[in-house]
Amino acid sequence: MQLDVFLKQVSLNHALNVLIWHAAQAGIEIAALVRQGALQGVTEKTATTNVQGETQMQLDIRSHEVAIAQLRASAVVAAVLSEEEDKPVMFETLDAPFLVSMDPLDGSSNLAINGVVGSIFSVLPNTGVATQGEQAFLQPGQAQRAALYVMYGPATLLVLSLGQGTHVFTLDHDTASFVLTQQTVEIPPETSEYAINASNQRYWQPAIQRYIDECLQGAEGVRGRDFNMRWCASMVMDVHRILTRGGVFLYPRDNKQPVKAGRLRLLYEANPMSLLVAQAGGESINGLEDVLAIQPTSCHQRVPVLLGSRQEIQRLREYHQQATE
Ligand SMILES: O=P(O)(O)OC[C@H]1O[C@](O)(COP(=O)(O)O)[C@@H](O)[C@@H]1O
Ligand SMILES: [Mg+2]
Ligand SMILES: [Mg+2]
Repeated sequence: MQLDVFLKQVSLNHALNVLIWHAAQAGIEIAALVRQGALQGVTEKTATTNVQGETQMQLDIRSHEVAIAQLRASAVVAAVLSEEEDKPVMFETLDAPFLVSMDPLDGSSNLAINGVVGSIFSVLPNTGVATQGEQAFLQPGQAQRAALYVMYGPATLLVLSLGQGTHVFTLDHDTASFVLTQQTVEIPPETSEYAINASNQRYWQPAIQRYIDECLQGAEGVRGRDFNMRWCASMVMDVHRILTRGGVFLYPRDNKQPVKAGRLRLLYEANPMSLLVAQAGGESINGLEDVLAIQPTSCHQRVPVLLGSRQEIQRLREYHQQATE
């Protein structure tokens, strides 16, 4: 089943279907750029940095431009918040029904090594960006009308939730269209696989130190079974593995840069990924709170993200609770 047919079947919201279709088109265009690699110069760094102070890759900027053009062409989006721009991009259609927050290229550091990258989109209702400006984007994740990512791997995948389950589509390069390949994904509640950047271990807080120590002790420790570790340095790839076979992904708050609440951005990384995981039976917390319930305070704010298989996230929440007592 083609994406547009699926959308008509599951969603009566025509404007939302149009938006998703245009985001998918952006994914198809970016997939073509990714596949060209150095031939298109997309693996090169630029001389510019984004609002996060990160050096922008050529493809960060190209992906941003492609997505902005497609979302503008949809005529159902009023404004777009992007990782690559300080302020939201306001469209002429300021009264259009939706706002989009996006990470045009996730996992940028993988580009130079021909690794997996992705694009992440979060769709919010337009509560009045014409008068509220960027404040209109500061809605909790549970207000999202849809979330999706496009993964540029051996196959190009689009993973989508409209709030009724999480579904996987595969790009048919011959027809340049996404086809449904897995409906209503379910994350196993139990897992023996975790993902964390262990090079930050000395900066971790006690609850995370305890959790990872116990995983490393494996069958000889309190967990009574061995755990495996993976880290892809691309949130899209790590989350896709969890949607596919379970696991937990941890990018906690650490003492490396205490002023920063974490590495990942709430509005265009944590919230859309948390909706996709929650709709597949998993959970997502910042330690004590559900990520989707967090009230945002600024557009590019960072949060700790612990997400994945339900039983492990519940254990992590308990460890954080006990660490506060
Ligand atoms: O370099 P680290 O610390 O391993 O961090 C990797 C994390 O940073 C990110 O690359 C940040 O995303 P961007 O590439 O969009 O900035 C995530 O995809 C990934 O989970
Ligand atoms: Mg990212
Ligand atoms: Mg990015």
